[in-house]
Amino acid sequence: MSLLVKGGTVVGPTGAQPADVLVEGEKIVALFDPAYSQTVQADEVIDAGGKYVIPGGIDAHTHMEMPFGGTSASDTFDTGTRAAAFGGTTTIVDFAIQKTGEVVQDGLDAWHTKADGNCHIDYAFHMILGGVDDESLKAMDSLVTEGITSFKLFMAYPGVFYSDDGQILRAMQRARENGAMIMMHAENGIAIDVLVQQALSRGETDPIYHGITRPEALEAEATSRAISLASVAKDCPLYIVHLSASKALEAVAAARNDGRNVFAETCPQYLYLTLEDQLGAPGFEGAKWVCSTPLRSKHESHARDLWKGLRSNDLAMVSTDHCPFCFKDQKELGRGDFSKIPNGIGGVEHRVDLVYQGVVDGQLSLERWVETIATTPARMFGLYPQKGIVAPGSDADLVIYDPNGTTRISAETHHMNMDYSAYEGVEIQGRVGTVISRGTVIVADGNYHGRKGHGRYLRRGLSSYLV
Ligand SMILES: NC(=O)NCCC(=O)O
Ligand SMILES: [Zn+2]
Ligand SMILES: [Zn+2]
Repeated sequence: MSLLVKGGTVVGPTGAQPADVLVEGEKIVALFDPAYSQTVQADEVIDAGGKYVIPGGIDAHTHMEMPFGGTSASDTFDTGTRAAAFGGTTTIVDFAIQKTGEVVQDGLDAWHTKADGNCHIDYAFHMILGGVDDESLKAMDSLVTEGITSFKLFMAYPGVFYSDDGQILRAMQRARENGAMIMMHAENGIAIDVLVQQALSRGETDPIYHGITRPEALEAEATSRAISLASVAKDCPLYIVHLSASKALEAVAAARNDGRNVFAETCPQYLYLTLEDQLGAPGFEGAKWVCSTPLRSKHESHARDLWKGLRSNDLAMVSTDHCPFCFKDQKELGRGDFSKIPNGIGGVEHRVDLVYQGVVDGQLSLERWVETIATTPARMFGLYPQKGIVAPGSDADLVIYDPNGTTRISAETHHMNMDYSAYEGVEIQGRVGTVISRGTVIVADGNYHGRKGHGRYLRRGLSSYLV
């Protein structure tokens, strides 16, 4: 089966030019100057006139069905990957979890069981280490050979996923040897827990106190400490997840200026949503936006600095940290005590659009849009050039994006299993049109043509950015 995507502008990390894309089976086989493709025959032709043709989005930070905060993230691999497809994402990298006290391989097997046969798009795993000891360190080596080449550790959530500095250092030393990437949730969880208890004892129970008790200084401190530990571990590659604050970004930028192996992502919520307007919404409403790291103050320059960081590459890419909980029943668990509100925001369906709005707003170039949502995630996590680029030999994961369309985000129209939208009413001046996964059209004109089970597990290589 062959497919010709004709008349569009192909956008990649280094440029945008008119080109027709020929797909044979699951792969891109050629790009043609439109002047020369008149004679090309294909079983199916898709008109991309006036539209961008970009590589399928890669969301490198999702939590489908994650047990957390006394409940479980509300999207399954089925609902979450279908929603991702609607939004132009054709690959996710989800976090498999070794619960504290559990054997790493058992945690991984459980994640395979959840995902196997249920995904609409391709998927891979990072591994959360809930405990660093001799056994889990050994398991890191074997997971790397199985295609799981990145491990997340937590400086936050004492008693749940938390690792102390000694454990972190040991995992980093191991990663330096086996080539893996250490991903870090960088917040000083011990100090945060003190602030949380003090706030609750003063009767400060509303959702906004979730943000107030997780100040910028404690994200910046943990980020700097992680960078120092990675340096002691002979410059172990380090990737800071869900970076939200200017001072944390400064620490990453300084390390990068020193030539260090340090990378970071941010998420759409930190580019668009704020402590005051969302987390501080009246009554219990702000619970919808409880996530960690938290939303930051609009009276400071965080969002502006994050966009700048994306332009300068101090922030490598945008992931969603998709971890949805329904307002009714799930976020409700923390009514009267913000520390019991399940942490997380859903957004896997909207990342491609929300970052594109940055192009419309003059924050990013078209090329940088594609780089931050697809090409860099592929390179960062060992999926390139199979994924993340429109080029011969790569998987035919394509999004035909209409810069003249519009998208209005709403819980009434989204496909995620959430009873609200964190971005309710936001208008995007662009629209995902056709979405193709390994040569198969899975979304066209807002209609779904994909199927559960189409998505394949991807064994990843080492990061292309390792030095
Ligand atoms: N980020 C968040 O609030 N929930 C998901 C778990 C994590 O990434 O820390
Ligand atoms: Zn985290
Ligand atoms: Zn996360």
